[in-house]
Amino acid sequence: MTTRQDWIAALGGPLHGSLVVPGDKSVSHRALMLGALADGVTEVHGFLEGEDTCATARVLGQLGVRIESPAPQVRRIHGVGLDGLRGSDAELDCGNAGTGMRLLAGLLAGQAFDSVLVGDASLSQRPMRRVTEPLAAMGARIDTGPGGVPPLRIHGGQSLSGIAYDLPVASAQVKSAVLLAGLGARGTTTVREPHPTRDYTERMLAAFGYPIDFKPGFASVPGGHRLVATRVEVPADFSSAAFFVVAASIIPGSDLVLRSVGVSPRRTGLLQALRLMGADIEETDSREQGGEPVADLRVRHAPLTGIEVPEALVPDMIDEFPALFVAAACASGRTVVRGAAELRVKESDRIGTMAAGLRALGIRADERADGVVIQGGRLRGGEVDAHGDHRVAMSFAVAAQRAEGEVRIRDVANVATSFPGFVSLATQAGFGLRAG
Ligand SMILES: O=C(O)C1=C[C@@H](OP(=O)(O)O)[C@@H](O)[C@H](O)C1
Ligand SMILES: C=C(OP(=O)(O)O)C(=O)O
Repeated sequence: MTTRQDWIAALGGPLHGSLVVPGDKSVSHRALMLGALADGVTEVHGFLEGEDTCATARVLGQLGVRIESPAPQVRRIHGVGLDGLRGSDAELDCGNAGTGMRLLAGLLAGQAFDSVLVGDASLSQRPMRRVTEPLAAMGARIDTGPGGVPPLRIHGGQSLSGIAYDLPVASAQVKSAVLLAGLGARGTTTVREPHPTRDYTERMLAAFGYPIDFKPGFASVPGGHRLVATRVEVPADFSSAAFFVVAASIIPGSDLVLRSVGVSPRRTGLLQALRLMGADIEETDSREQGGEPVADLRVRHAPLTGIEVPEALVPDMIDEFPALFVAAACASGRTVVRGAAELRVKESDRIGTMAAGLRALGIRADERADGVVIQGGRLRGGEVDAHGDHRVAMSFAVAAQRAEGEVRIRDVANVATSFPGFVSLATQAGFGLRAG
């Protein structure tokens, strides 16, 4: 249980210099899981030392996987093979992590033993039928709490069969859960997505030598093959870089470089949206690192104009909307977001929490069921509640850099789930931000 924490944020200086943000959360979760299931020892470099990914490492430890940490951001995972996990009598606590719980549900659905996956107050309200339904169609038996939320009680000893599954929502977590269950299933498991989502599971399965066929919007795995341990290089997390990309865009005089950021096209919809608004973002030194595209991002302040965010961009910027809403508040004119109802079932209802906070700072933000309309304007000081949502907390720290008074941001402790060290990196770059 984390203790409640607040921040006081206020106008800082222009952002300068060059920063490296922590490792990618999605890649770090998957590296732990595939490393655990592989034959041999997997080394992970650039691992995210966040609460979410450390919770996944602890769960795998409970399941009999030895994971060493020889240095910060390095993990050595002693894989037990696809059939080598051991059951745990204790509950498996995924903390705040939807990714951890949903992917582990897929990984555990076909095991010989029972498991119980639990999470914190926020995770305990998030929808899990999106994974339990396709897993049940494969033959798994998983009970949810009333209304389809955690805990997940997984009954072991079921033999799974491959399915062909058309995802009703664009979700990399659901896709990954089904594919992970497919590794131990009879026959072939195929998933099709309504819109392509991040493909780290597919790419990493291939890197671990697993036969997988995939292209944007489609993936197919035969069951019963083995994973071979490998070395994983984790790029810096675009979603963490996003707060600085928006901050440098809205703070006059800023000229900031974010180094070695993962720029998978399935993650970087925010760059396209911001460029449509007039942002000045240059990608330099584009290269590959561990099979993923990375680049340095140079961001200079530029006046922004409101836009209608193209709906096709939504899945490629799903975690960046809180930051985009802040850019919209600082833009001239109106920004309209539609087709983003998924935001309501994240760590908080991100449409509701962001709209309420922006209104508290004097910005007009009209909620819709699947989006919001934000009228850019002058931000004033005040008090906002992050509702324990890491991305909401960091987004309001960015907003405060343009506010005309101090902003108290309540309930920020969960920032450590995805971005340990945010306050020191942000203040080093020029933010006005402190514990309050
Ligand atoms: O697969 C992943 O690592 C993630 C997928 C996304 O969730 P959905 O699959 O629910 O869209 C994203 O919001 C989350 O932060 C990480
Ligand atoms: C939605 C997020 O993560 P998760 O689903 O893993 O909790 C996020 O990090 O913004």
